[in-house]
Amino acid sequence: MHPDATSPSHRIARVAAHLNPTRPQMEEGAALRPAACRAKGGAPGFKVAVVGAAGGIGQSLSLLMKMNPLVSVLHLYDVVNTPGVTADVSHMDTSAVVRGFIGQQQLEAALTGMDLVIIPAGLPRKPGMTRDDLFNKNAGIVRSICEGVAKSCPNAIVNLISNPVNSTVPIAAEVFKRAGTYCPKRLLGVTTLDVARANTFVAEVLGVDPREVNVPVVGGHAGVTILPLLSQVSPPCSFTPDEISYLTNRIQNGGTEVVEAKAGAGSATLSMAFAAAKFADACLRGMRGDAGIVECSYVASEVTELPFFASKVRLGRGGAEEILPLGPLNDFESRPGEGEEGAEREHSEGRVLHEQVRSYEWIAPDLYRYAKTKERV
Ligand SMILES: NC(=O)C1=CN([C@@H]2O[C@H](COP(=O)(O)OP(=O)(O)OC[C@H]3O[C@@H](n4cnc5c(N)ncnc54)[C@H](O)[C@@H]3O)[C@@H](O)[C@H]2O)C=CC1
Ligand SMILES: O=C([O-])CC(=O)C(=O)O
Repeated sequence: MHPDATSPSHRIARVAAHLNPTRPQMEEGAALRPAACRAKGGAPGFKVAVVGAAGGIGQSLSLLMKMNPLVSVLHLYDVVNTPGVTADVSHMDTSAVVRGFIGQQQLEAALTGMDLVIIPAGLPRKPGMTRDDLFNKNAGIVRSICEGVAKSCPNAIVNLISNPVNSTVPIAAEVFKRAGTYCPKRLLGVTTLDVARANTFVAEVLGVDPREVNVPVVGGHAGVTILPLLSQVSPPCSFTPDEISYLTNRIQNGGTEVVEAKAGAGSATLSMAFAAAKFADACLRGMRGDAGIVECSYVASEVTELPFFASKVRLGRGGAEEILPLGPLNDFESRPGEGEEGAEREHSEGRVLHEQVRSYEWIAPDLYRYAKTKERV
């Protein structure tokens, strides 16, 4: 340690290094020192980056991650407005040290050394749009961020929120494959909001506390591709056909319900930040080595013929350590191609595949040609 390291002037200089979040790359070493000092005394904590931190989801998510005791260093990156968000969040008296980064030239500094990268960057929907309508713009954003992850923190676990999740996750996978850093366990599409909605709406029907309810939601993250497994609700319960129809429809269209209520001012941000923080916390607990952490996530999968599928996964030190089987499905949930509901299911799987294929067309023409031969829509 420098002989004057604990002198008042040195301490003031060290604090001042935090106060200009727009120039973190100039002060990286000095500014990260306090986090390292704290880590010596207690639990080491994880380094987490929020990419898209100045957005509707990003700001609330940054606040919630600053409150997470498992986080020792929190990097906030966006292409606009990060200095203000960083200054604001950094005044919370919780232990995580916050640093802000702005613009493409600071992406590398923002990502270097990160253990977990959470990505809510990209355009949100307006009324009348589908998530797929965001593809052209958000695919490019996700690609450039993932190129940064591959370069600066290739071993980080990635929580991808940007829509359309059914396509952005396959795109991220292709970027990582090209960079030679792809590990399917470390790439997780965030579908926790579907589960949060399912728990909330089911709890309303049952008249119980939503915290006591757990509904697995599988498939994808868009309209009919979102499939709540109402036959597997915990604690066990049963529903009338009308309740199943109401719940399935409301869960599948929860995002649109918010988009319409916001009337042009964006899509779900607060509930999404809550859901993303919950999922990130589960990932961090898994990374710490806690046993029995199971969450639904959209991941590379072999549970169906689709290359990516949302289902329950066991989270561990390396990310999605195990993809759990779908479990027993009832007729409504499993019947492919039989009757109206089965046709809907068939349509739903086709939609996920269609969106995935579209992402291959964009980024991996060889894989696109192969996937086209399997597409059923
Ligand atoms: N997975 C899910 O369940 C959900 C996903 N979403 C999606 O999350 C995304 C973000 O939504 P909001 O926060 O409401 O949007 P927003 O527009 O409020 O914020 C997006 C932020 O991303 C930033 N950004 C744009 N390009 C960037 C880049 N290259 N690098 C870093 N940051 C960049 C913008 O500057 C902005 O601050 C949307 O695509 C939305 O559809 C929203 C709700 C639920
Ligand atoms: O609906 C949207 O566009 C945002 C989203 O993914 C959700 O709220 O589930």
